[in-house]
Amino acid sequence: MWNLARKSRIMTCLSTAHHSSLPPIFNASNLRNPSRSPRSPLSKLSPFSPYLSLSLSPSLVLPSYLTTNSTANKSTRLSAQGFLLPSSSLAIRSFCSKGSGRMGDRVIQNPDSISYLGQREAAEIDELLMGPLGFSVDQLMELAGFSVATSIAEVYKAGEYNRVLAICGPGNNGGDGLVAARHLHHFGYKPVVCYPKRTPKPLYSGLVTQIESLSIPFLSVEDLPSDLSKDFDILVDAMFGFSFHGTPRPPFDDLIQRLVSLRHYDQAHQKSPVIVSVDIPSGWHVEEGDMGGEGIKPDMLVSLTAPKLCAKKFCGPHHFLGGRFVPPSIVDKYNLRLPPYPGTAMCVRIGKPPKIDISALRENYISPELLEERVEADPIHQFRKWFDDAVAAGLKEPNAMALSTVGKQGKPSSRMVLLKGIDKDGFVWYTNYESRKARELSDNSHASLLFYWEGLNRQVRVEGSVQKVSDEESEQYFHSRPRGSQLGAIVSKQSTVVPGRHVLHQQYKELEEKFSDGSMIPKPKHWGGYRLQPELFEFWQGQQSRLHDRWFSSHL
Ligand SMILES: NC(=O)C1=CN([C@@H]2O[C@H](COP(=O)(O)OP(=O)(O)OC[C@H]3O[C@@H](n4cnc5c(N)ncnc54)[C@H](OP(=O)(O)O)[C@@H]3O)[C@@H](O)[C@H]2O)[C@H](O)CC1
Ligand SMILES: [K+]
Repeated sequence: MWNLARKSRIMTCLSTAHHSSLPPIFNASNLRNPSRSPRSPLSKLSPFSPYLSLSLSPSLVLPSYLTTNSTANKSTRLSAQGFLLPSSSLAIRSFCSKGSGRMGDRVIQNPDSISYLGQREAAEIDELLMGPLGFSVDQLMELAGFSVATSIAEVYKAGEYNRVLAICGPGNNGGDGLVAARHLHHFGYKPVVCYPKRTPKPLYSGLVTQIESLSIPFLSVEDLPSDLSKDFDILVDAMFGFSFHGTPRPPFDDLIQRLVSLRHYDQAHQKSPVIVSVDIPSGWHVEEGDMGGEGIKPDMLVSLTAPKLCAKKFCGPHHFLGGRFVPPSIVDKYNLRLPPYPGTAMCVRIGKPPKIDISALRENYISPELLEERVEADPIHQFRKWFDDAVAAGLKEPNAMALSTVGKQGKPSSRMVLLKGIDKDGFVWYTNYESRKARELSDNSHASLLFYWEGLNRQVRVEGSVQKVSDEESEQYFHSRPRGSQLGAIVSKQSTVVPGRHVLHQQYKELEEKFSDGSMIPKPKHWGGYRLQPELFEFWQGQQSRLHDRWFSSHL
């Protein structure tokens, strides 16, 4: 059965339940704490029940530590806002850090703790890098331009901000712009380059050839539209970097003025392109900033190597650092304090991310259609197909699923768990048989699973009834786990209050010693698996303008 949904999907996960024992129909989140408030702004979203698993004001505050049943298996406590936070600093770090995903721009730095370079120091560092430190200008430019492109991609998604104009100057700053334009093309943007004062050196002519070979158009200043606001979503300002001096000469004086005049569109509430400045907002004094107050006001500044002094005057919402190539000798010599780059990222946000209007957060999903003739007849096969896609796409924990259960009183609760097996009989996961979800499942065997594969714009809901797996199955899986997880399962009394993390650590240590000879760790009685036998599937594929594709399939 097909349904083109014409309503917005609620991305904050919302679980609802009848008071009867019917399964939850909307689902999923690791946000918890049911609100009783009939005036909750969310209550109108549920046609069935005032009980919701998302709340803005906590009605339940626990005095101490909880052991948790989350996938991270870490102790958590309730924050003042009512959200569960990891309680150890290690856990907090891992919460903030980024692999190669989108968490990277959430790393918050204190701008006062960062070093800023003067013009002379910046030039000196450049010389050191390209002299005794063995770098070539090509290398540094490639890394610099790449980090500009990744910074842009962190904030301005190609689906919404597709049309890019890179305005490139005569020096290395312009070279960074050429490199960034090439990478943006590969990231799915549609760049156009304006490069009026070309430098006749092999490095630059090579960059031009590379861009031409990708059929990225070059536009002369004369061919640029007089009103840049209509044709572009992003303007990359790569005219001048740290060697700028004096006042801009033609044709850059006029180009800079065109960027300045875009502010008037903003004031008239018309959509205007965002300005991304590379290293220095062009025309600004490298140390003093926008001295007359009449210069470019970029929305994003990507500082390279280290921010220059003028960056202290940057007031736009997005300040990033790129150029992940600074060796310790430079850090020591210039006493540089720079933020660490998370994971494999080529850029890191400096300063706090801007306050976001939550109501304005939205993605325009661009995905292939979910065509009926291509869907597998058996929904379990279709699930496998999508699951394999999620694995192939390199998504982190594609087996993470929100499990929603409903207790005796009809109140839903959701948490993330990890899928550990799937076959024709259903979906299997393992947990503590004394946890809240276990209690709820023994009261009401109906449950719902929700998979969300961000990046593929896909979601799968699975509803059905749940039984414990056989003891042999649990035993077999238990002994396949790392020994540390086996010990953790013994120690962790889920959904109970413990006096503190130290108690868990102590018990863990004792068990570690007890089994240090490598002997078999017995599976505790309170630990085992569940299998949800699916009765209903819904496959959801996000599409543009909220015209999403859904495929329902019952499996009885
Ligand atoms: N180590 C690093 O941090 C790296 C930085 N990179 C990037 O390189 C720039 C600095 O590059 P550089 O070539 O030294 O200088 P600029 O790109 O800023 O510009 C120099 C050209 O601009 C002309 N210029 C200067 N002032 C004016 C003006 N008022 N009007 C017009 N033209 C001007 C200048 O001509 P002159 O005749 O005046 O000398 C030059 O032609 C840095 O900011 C980073 O973006 C590397 O890519 C990687 C390593
Ligand atoms: K610039």
